Amino acid sequence: MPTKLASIEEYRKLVDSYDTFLFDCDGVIWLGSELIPGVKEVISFLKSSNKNLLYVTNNSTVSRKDYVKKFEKLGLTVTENEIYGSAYATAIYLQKIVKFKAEKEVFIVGGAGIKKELELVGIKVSDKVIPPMSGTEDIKKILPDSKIGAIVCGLDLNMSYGKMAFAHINLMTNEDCLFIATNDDSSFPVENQIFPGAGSILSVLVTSTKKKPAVIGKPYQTMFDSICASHEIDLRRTLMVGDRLDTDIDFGIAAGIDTLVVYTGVTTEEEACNPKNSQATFSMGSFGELSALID
Ligand SMILES: O=C(O)[C@H](O)[C@H](O)COP(=O)(O)O
Ligand SMILES: [Mg+2]
Repeated sequence: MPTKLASIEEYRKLVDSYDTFLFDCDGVIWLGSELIPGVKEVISFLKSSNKNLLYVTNNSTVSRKDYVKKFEKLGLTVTENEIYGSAYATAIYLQKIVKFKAEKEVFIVGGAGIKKELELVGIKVSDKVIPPMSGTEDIKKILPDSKIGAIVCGLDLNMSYGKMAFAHINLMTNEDCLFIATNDDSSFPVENQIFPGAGSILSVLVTSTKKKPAVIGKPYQTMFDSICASHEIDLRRTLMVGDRLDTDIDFGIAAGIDTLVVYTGVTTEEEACNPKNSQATFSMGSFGELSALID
């Protein structure tokens, strides 16, 4: 059962116990394009207290450069190397781990963030445009392309049958075609509702191909490894703050750091306290509550 933090003394002890805070974004910092109340003030307070703040998001629809602009628009100054998005992590994975062949292309089922991050590391993105389908006459025209070396799947707000069919046929006809998911979150919290997430999009291809993708985002450790490669991380003094048990909290548990679950995103207090689920170290209604510490 996570220790529920509710008093000023408990808030003070939390802040004093950690030097580095890893923040999830959707459901912790913001919902859609709205900051969660109090979070902006708390972030400024932590920065003025010389804390290291890093942002670790599974949302692959936005590149790191565009996340910097999103933070700026919300009145927060964050640099690119403080942001770890699953699109960026996927680009690094293809570049450094897979050593993706220069002559091959990636077909993306997902948002602009993936394309921008892949192109930034010199990986070619397929410009294949799939027209709307109106019947089997259209479907049968979808053929594999030997230039496609990987299918990368993330949250795609413009998902279509044609896109999925092209990704499917390349995965099924070319056993060398890599199948990669930026993340597999089942749902996605925005201002007022929770909608299907990247994992729900991904499930279409997993079902049709019966293949399992390499998943890059939280809870898997690829992003944590790249954080440790570029930042001094003392595991005993690092806290992961998230709204999802099966991504953020599991990510922290796997990394061996303390975790704080907040109820401003997808997880409810009942779910967080259910012993069948992953258990965070601490819980709070909202990270914005720490603004009570600010005079
Ligand atoms: O479906 C998704 O891609 C995720 O729900 C969403 O983007 C998660 O982002 P995070 O909470 O890791 O910032
Ligand atoms: Mg989240």
